[in-house]
Amino acid sequence: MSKNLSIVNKDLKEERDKINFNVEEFTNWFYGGAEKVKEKKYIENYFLSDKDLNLELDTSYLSYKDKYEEAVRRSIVVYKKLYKLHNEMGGTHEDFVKIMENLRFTMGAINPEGNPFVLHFSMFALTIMNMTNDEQKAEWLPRIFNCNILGTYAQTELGHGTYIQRLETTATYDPKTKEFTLNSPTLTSYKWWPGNLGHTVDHAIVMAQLYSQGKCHGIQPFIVQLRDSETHKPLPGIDIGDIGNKVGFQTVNNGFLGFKNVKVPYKNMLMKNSKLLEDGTFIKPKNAKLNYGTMVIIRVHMIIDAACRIAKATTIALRYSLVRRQSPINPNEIEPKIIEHITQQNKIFPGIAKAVVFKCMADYLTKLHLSITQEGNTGNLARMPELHALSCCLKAVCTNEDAKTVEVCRLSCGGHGFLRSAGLDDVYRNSTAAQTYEGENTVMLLQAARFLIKSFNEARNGGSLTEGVKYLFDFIGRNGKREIFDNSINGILRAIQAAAAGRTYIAWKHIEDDKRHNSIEVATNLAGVHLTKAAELHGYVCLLQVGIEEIEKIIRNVSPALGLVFKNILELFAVDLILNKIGDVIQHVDISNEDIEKLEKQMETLFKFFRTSAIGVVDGFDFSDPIIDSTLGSYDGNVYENLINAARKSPLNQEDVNRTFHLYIKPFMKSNL
Ligand SMILES: CCCCCCCC/C=C\CCCCCCCCCC(=O)SCCNC(=O)CCNC(=O)[C@H](O)C(C)(C)COP(=O)(O)OP(=O)(O)OC[C@H]1O[C@@H](n2cnc3c(N)ncnc32)[C@H](O)[C@@H]1OP(=O)(O)O
Ligand SMILES: Cc1cc2nc3c(=O)[nH]c(=O)nc-3n(C[C@H](O)[C@H](O)[C@H](O)COP(=O)(O)OP(=O)(O)OC[C@H]3O[C@@H](n4cnc5c(N)ncnc54)[C@H](O)[C@@H]3O)c2cc1C
Repeated sequence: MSKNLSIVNKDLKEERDKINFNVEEFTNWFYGGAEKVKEKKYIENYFLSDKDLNLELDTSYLSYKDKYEEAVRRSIVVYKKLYKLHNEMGGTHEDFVKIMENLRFTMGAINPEGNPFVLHFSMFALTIMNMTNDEQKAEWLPRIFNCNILGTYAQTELGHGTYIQRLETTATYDPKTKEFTLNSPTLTSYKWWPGNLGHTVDHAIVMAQLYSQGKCHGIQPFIVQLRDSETHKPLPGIDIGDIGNKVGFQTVNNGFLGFKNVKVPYKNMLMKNSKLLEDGTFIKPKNAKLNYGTMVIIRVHMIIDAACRIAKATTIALRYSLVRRQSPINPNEIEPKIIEHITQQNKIFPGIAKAVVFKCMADYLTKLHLSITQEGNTGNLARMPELHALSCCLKAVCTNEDAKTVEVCRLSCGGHGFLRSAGLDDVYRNSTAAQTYEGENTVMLLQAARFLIKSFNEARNGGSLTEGVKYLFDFIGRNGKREIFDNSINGILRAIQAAAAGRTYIAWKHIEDDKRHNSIEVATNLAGVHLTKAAELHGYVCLLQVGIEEIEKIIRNVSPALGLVFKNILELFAVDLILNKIGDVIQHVDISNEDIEKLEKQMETLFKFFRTSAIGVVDGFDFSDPIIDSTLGSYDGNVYENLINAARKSPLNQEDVNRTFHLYIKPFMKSNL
């Protein structure tokens, strides 16, 4: 890819010359301030400029095994530097988190098919930080931070990923020896999927059914050593390996794991929530779902990941659309930039708006998570269900939108979008993986729907509701009358709220009707499609509501020119949303054909305004060329040069004649059949 930033494609330069707001100001907002942007750039450059990484090597051409080995090698280069930088910065925990946060995106450029240590630095470390007592923290945290041990989070099994209550791995406590014995009693009880498990880590948090005093006490987390610290050989009783080729995440080293009478000391059960006394007496936690805490943290983090994948994909699609010319709109005119085709704007502009609104949601949810966790630390767990429902709902809605948007971006790049060098395939694969991991999205929506139905019942009985679902009162208050539509941002919000509440009511009624002939569980299953639709609509309500609140605040704090861009973005998000959900809206809102036509016209006007700002916004996402890693999306826009240069690097092009010509093709051609 061209690295010469001074020779920018003239069509792209012309676009940038027309930007009428301060791009840097937008970047500062996106990353949380000028200081954070400086830090990000510094950290990014600190790692990416390291020649030892050998980033010139296009790992996509390597074999499965070579890819893994190169990913491990590169990661170690990075982690060694991480500790050096951490020391230079002052060595505090905050410094470490700062580097890790920035590394998340830099790592994507270094190991595009996934990081073979990601679970160590996320779920493993977070579980030990959040689910251990003080002695356990003192024992394990230094070893984790110093990487003396490497770990993963082993929960999912061959037979169960969603319904974790039915995990089959057992941990049986013997008070005489003060040990647990871990076993995988069936094939389906084998751990299956944990990232980094196959050949990388030597420890794991293992979720297993605790048996003590002859009773099962449900799933509990245990720290288990899997491999010898010197030889890395699996310890006796451990059957471990890699699960093989996947749709993506090729270098994450997802693994399988079986136990046969593996002994684990008493102190290795994580004891912050549930407790087991040495004599084997089990003490229940205040809330059994506290052991699911790490999943909640990661779901919250996944919203910003989704925003960034969309931001990256739309950056590629938009820059390409501003330099690609094809198909005259007026027959006698020169071919326009493909962005002039309004359908192309319709493919890309709403995606850019989603990246911005998802970022607002990620900020909101991170703050909410922090405050609910702080309440939890003082023993107040009242808001845990709200956080669980919201994080499940938004994890599902944002990653579903993410995968859809990235795919539309790929399609918007035509044939070239299908090239690996376009840079959209790994983004897409990561997006679709996110739809499944950390809770399959349908299941996540059903969890959110449970909360909605409970809240609906509460509202019907005149109880109190949490802020985010208070709109259910409005629906009940209308007593069957439809919401009257008005074409303002708040009017759109009320319409989506009415659709979400209306669908919740349909699901609720479905359950109530079916309950007459069935158990509540069967009735709930039969209402499943309505429940997922209600939860999805609720997710959009949250996004729009938070988007409105956050963007109003932003507009008060930025320059008028950037404020107008944010206003434009919010309207784009809102109008695109209501037009996409018009079927649901019509069912519960008094909206006329003229209103819908007005919205469609409004969308065209919004596109017109956004046409000049769009490049400034995607430049403002501030993905450097090594991070964007795309022939179509580089800053200079020299797409065709990039494409031919990348093609020339194909291993097949390193010789004029491939040996298969002499081996097979020529004899075949000469054989006269
Ligand atoms: C060291 C520095 C740190 C730096 C930090 C960096 C951070 C890095 C961030 C990101 C990096 C990303 C890298 C991530 C890679 C991850 C790879 C993927 C990992 C995985 O996939 S791990 C496995 C994930 N598995 C799942 O998600 C399983 C999904 N299933 C479930 O969650 C549950 O089974 C279930 C929720 C669906 C059902 O549970 P169950 O016990 O059966 O519950 P029910 O009996 O049905 O009852 C439901 C009831 O419980 C309430 N509830 C459930 N969960 C919670 C909760 N967590 N909190 C509160 N309440 C909960 C629920 O509301 C219901 O209540 P009700 O009965 O309705 O009142
Ligand atoms: C890339 C990747 C990385 C992963 N990393 C890890 C890891 O590090 N550690 C770890 O422990 N796990 C990991 N996992 C496992 C992951 O968390 C599970 O695959 C996920 O939670 C889904 O569970 P499942 O595979 O059992 O799907 P299933 O639950 O079997 O889903 C199959 C279908 O059944 C449906 N279904 C299931 N239950 C219900 C229900 N109650 N109601 C309605 N429909 C239902 C689903 O909607 C889906 O359509 C990873 C998975 C992937 C893909």
